[in-house]
Amino acid sequence: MEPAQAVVADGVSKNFNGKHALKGVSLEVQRGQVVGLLGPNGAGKTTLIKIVLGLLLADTGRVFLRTAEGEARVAAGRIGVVMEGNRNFYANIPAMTNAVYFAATRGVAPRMAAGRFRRWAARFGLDEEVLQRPLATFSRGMQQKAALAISLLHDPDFVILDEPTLGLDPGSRLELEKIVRDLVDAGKGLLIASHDLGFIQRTADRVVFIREGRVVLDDATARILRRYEKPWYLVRTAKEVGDLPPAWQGASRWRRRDAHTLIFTGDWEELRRDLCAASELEVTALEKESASLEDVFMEIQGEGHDVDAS
Ligand SMILES: Nc1ncnc2c1ncn2[C@@H]1O[C@H](COP(=O)(O)OP(=O)(O)OP(=O)(O)O)[C@@H](O)[C@H]1O
Repeated sequence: MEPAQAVVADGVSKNFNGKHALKGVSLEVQRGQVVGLLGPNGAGKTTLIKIVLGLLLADTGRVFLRTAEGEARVAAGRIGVVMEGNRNFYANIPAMTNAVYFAATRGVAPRMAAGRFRRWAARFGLDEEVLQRPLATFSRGMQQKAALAISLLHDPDFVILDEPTLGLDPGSRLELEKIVRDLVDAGKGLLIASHDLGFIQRTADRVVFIREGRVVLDDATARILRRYEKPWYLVRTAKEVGDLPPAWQGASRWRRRDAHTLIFTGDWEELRRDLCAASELEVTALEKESASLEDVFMEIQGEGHDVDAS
């Protein structure tokens, strides 16, 4: 098999009962790269993943592998996947039995599957002795690691993770971040669909944001953060946003975070004169914050029109 350089979705559309779930979505995941797939509930992320995996057929558009020679069909063996939740294994049988079984469905012989499973499991911090235990006895973090190790047994070029941090505690999430880096070092390309914006900000080289079945933003993470970087003044106030003057109530001007309101302006004088004086706000702390993907997400959500899919 020729080595694949990228998995590509090109103009993919999908209708369910007359409702458009995807409307001409294109994206590319290169080997050695992590692409974060973001979007609100119902945006079409899982539908796109299923189409890339060949579990659903696109109405129009196509998915293919880019190779040095041109293009190749996406064969099941080229992509590994960990779907959301516990759908990735049989919980009541041992981890090792799951591994050998799922590897066999991908044409990998039992001895080779067992060896690869032990190696990936060890790399992810799962002890040899737990591999003989049913997956139902594993913690959520251990289950995710086992599912990830199982998804790698046929040595895919690309790995798709759907909501991989769901239910993980902060320690396990941090471990998963390291594993993602490990997979990139091993030359894999990763597509990660998630609502965990911090995780995506820390792991993804590129972010594709879809909304209502369309790509509204597709760019390098660092460039997106730079583009959206604005000075934030942190105003500690008990007042609600509704107490601010109308001109300051637009969704792009503030964020509520815990008991604070983050005010969005580069102009301290404007903040002091128009906001603080007018609404008798006392500024007790002043900080500048750089943009986060959460800010970008909220801004795109609030815009209601296409942002940029360049
Ligand atoms: N099998 C199906 N039959 C009918 N409609 C479907 C089916 N699968 C998805 N949809 C619809 O397609 C749209 C996109 O759903 P999808 O699950 O892909 O979104 P998502 O971005 O993964 O959402 P979430 O973040 O909630 O997981 C939704 O309106 C959903 O109701």
